[in-house]
Amino acid sequence: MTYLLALDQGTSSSRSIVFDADGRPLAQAQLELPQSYPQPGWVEHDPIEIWRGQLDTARQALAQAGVAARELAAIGITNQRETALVWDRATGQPVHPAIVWQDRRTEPLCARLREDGLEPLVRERTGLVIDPYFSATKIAWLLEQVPGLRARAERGELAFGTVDSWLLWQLTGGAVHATDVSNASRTMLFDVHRSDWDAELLARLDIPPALLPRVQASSSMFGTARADLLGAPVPITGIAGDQQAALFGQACFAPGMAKNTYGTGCFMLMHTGNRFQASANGLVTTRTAQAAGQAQYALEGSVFVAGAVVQWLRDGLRAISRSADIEALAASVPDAGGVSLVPAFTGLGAPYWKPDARGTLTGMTRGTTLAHIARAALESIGCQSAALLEAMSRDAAAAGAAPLSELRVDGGASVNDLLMQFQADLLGIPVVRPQVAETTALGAAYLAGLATGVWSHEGEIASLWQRERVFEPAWGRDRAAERMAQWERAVRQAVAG
Ligand SMILES: Nc1ncnc2c1ncn2[C@@H]1O[C@H](COP(=O)(O)OP(=O)(O)O)[C@@H](O)[C@H]1O
Ligand SMILES: O=P(O)(O)OC[C@H](O)CO
Repeated sequence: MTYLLALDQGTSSSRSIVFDADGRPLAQAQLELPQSYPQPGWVEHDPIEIWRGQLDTARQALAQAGVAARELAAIGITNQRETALVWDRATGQPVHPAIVWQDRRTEPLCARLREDGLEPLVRERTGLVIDPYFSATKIAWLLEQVPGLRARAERGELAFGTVDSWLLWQLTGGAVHATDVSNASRTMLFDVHRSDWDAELLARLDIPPALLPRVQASSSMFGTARADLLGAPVPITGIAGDQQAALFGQACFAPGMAKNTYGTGCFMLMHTGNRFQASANGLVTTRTAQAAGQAQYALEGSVFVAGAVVQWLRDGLRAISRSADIEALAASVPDAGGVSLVPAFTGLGAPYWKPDARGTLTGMTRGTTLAHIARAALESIGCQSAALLEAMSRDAAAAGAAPLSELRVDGGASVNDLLMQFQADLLGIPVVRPQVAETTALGAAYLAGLATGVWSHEGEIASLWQRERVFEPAWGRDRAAERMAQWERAVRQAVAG
């Protein structure tokens, strides 16, 4: 038998899954990743904890599956994107905690870059907008704020990487410093047309090129995991940012196919084929995960706080003890009773791009209960996603593409049936959940398996995709429009502060 090991390093947890050659998960191990919030708006992770947790889960998953490392065809890595790490090339020691994608500390620098008129260049070269979300300003902040870092970076002593590069470096014992196009395209430093780092943007942000990893196709040979880590040397042949990996794992290979992943955040991606399509509606353009060949693109909308609002109810408010409990609590009332929760805890991402927006809870009466708030929290995930789909549909229509006929869904919060039904009701199209919910890890396994001959082409992968459940829309369009109007009113309040 042939097996693949997928390492999925997400914002909330590290997990590893062993898949067989039919794309079936055999065993999975998961460890929650501690979050640290040293100052308001700051979010950090400990790089060592990321690596140790990932390695532990990999070992556990292999042991549970009863699969030896020598039986693995390859390893695929997928990861929370944009999160910036810098480490010393000689010692492998991180010079600072990882600055997480949700971190807002670089907003003043972003404001300066916007004032300096950099936005058009960023849009044209990278497909992105200027926002603290992306890695570039996080690297600039580190070089600026950590004493001695700039000089060491200029001397070539330091390496920058997103989480994939960090794991690759660790797995290969410091032998390989590389990333893939899908991760590179989230840094705000990568020319997505030429598939190379952009010298002009690097100069404008004062980032020494010596820091940067080599960029490869997502499905290609990156290096070999050291034998002492898993018990045998294993080739690493797939790397992709988690959202592009999920698009791949959902077999969205054709233009017009879209998926939404409900994890810590929510990420909706629509494949646009070989066409770089700029959004006129607040979305970004990004590279998909792919084998070598003509560049492929997707339109993406990113919501910063989705499943994280459930974690906030659990850990912050202690309203529930497990994330899954939110479904029963929210279902105990017929609707949110006019309550709107806008979880702009780290500003608002697409399609609003309001870094200064803050969370608001509006529409409460004396009769409001925790159940209404829980329902409003769940609905906030659906409303934010509906705003993305609306933007995407407008972009697709402008490009002469057909409207989206269904939305494929995955991620930790997609197990919530109440949320998925609400999503279908709001969108007015079927919401389709696949049999393998771990689409992100599956995408990484597919990329690794394509490079090693486990699968020979994308069509073979598409034939493995199977639906588990379809949520059909039950609302009239007027009702959906009314609910979205209520949401947009609440967003305006969140933006006003
Ligand atoms: N039943 C549920 N209903 C709603 N949200 C859930 C449920 N179970 C988990 N979640 C949320 O899903 C998120 C975890 O999803 P996951 O895909 O593992 O995230 P990530 O990849 O960002 O680490 C958490 O934010 C958690 O609160
Ligand atoms: O950790 P996730 O799965 O919520 O994904 C994080 C994204 O990659 C951030 O862009």
